[in-house]
Amino acid sequence: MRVRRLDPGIPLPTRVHPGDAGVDLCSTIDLELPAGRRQLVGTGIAIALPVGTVGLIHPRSGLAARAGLSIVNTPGTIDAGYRGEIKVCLINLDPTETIHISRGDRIAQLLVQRVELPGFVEVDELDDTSRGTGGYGSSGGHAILGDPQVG
Ligand SMILES: O=c1ccn([C@H]2C[C@H](O)[C@@H](COP(=O)(O)OP(=O)(O)OP(=O)(O)O)O2)c(=O)[nH]1
Ligand SMILES: [Mg+2]
Repeated sequence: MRVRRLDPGIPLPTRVHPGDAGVDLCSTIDLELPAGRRQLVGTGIAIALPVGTVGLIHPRSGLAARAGLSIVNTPGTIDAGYRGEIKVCLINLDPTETIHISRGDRIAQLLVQRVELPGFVEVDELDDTSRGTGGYGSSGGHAILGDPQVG
C-alpha cells in the first residue's frame, strides 16, 4: 500500500503484531478532550487504497475501555480515491474525566477491506423474504429500559 507521510515526525502506520487486522494511526497534535467533547484530529498520513477496497477507521478498544475514547463516525470510511490526510473525529464518552492525548499517541486503527461497488437498478417490487419489512427489534430480545424493579 502506498503511503505518504504528510508530517515527517509521525511514524508510518504500524501493524503491532503480524496478522493484526488493524494498523494503528497516530495523533499529530497534543490534545485535551474534556468529557463529552469531540475534535477532528490529523494522523499525518495519506494513502492510495486500491479500487475495490475501503479503509475503515475504528477506535482502539484499550482506550475505549480505559478512558472512554471513541470516534463519532465509527467506523470512518476512507474512499479508495481519497488522497488527503486521514483524520479521526475523536470523542470523549467519559461522563466526567478529560482525556489527554500527546502527539504520536496511537489513537485509532485503519482496517482495509474488499468492498462491492454495485450499480443500482430501480424496480417496482423486491423479492419476498422471511424477514420482509420487519426490523428494529421485530425479532424481540431487547434490553428493558429503566429500572426493572420499579412498576
Ligand atoms: O474518519 C474519516 C472519514 C472520512 N475521511 C475522509 C476520507 C473519505 O474518503 C472522505 C469522505 O468521507 P465521507 O464520505 O464519510 O464523508 P462525507 O461527509 O460524505 O464527505 P464527502 O462529501 O467528501 O464524501 O473523508 C477521513 O479522513 N476520516
Ligand atoms: Mg461521502
